[in-house]
Amino acid sequence: MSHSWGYDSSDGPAKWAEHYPIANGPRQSPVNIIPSQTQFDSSLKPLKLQYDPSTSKDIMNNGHTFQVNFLDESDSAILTGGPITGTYRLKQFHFHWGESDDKGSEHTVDGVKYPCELHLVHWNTKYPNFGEAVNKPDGLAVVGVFLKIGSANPRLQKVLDSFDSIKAKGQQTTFLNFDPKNLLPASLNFWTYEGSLTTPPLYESVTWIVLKEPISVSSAQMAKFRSLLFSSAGEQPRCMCNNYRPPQPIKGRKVRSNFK
Ligand SMILES: NS(=O)(=O)c1ccc(C(=O)NCC(=O)NCCc2c[nH]cn2)cc1
Ligand SMILES: [Cu+2]
Ligand SMILES: [Zn+2]
Repeated sequence: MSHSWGYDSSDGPAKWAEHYPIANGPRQSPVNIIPSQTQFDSSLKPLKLQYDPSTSKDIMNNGHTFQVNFLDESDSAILTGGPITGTYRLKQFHFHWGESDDKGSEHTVDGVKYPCELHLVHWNTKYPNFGEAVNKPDGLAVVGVFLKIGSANPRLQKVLDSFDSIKAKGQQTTFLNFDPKNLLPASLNFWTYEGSLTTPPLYESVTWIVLKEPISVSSAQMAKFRSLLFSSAGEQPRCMCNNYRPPQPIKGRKVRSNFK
């Protein structure tokens, strides 16, 4: 897929509104989460992530990030509960990260940036498929997980080991039997708000569910993320990093939490 948008000063977030005017819309993502201004909502159900038996398919470099794609023809990896009604199916997960450990996440908490953020993308099965759901106001639910510098995370190892075969844009390789449940923190305490895709086409179709507890990643593991390239094989190599959109105006939206 050829795309004209990216993360440089010439084609990055400050320029996206030129081709995607929704970039200045009322429910854009990410946002800065200010815990003291969030609202505890006792009606929020516990989050239910049923990813067993996981049906991972392949891992690919799409020129913006790398993503692990899942078979989503059946309810084998589903999200229910939390702020959503009905059943949402896992389509893919991907990450956003910085060129250094002091930035990289899309959501921030009291202005604090994490070095990396994981997004688990699910679509509402009230629609026939992902393509139909991606632009509907209740079409998607994305679970966001922060990664914090600490001890090396062994659960990331299988992902990192695949990087040599997806270094350049457009490369992909088989990626079977990976259970994304292993990428979740112990606590499923979350913040939730109505938002959008954080990359073009920036559709305002996402119920965001951002977990409060980060998972760990080591500085050496983060350096491996930065070995990937935005560029295709044979092109001038461009480091895949800083592929994050900064926080967008909250525009009166309420961020709710399922914890006090
Ligand atoms: N960061 S995020 O808010 O979680 C997110 C951003 C974009 C998409 C998406 O699905 N985007 C449209 C699309 O159709 N994506 C496939 C085609 C494509 C675009 N670029 C590379 N491949 C999904 C989740
Ligand atoms: Cu693209
Ligand atoms: Zn994302």
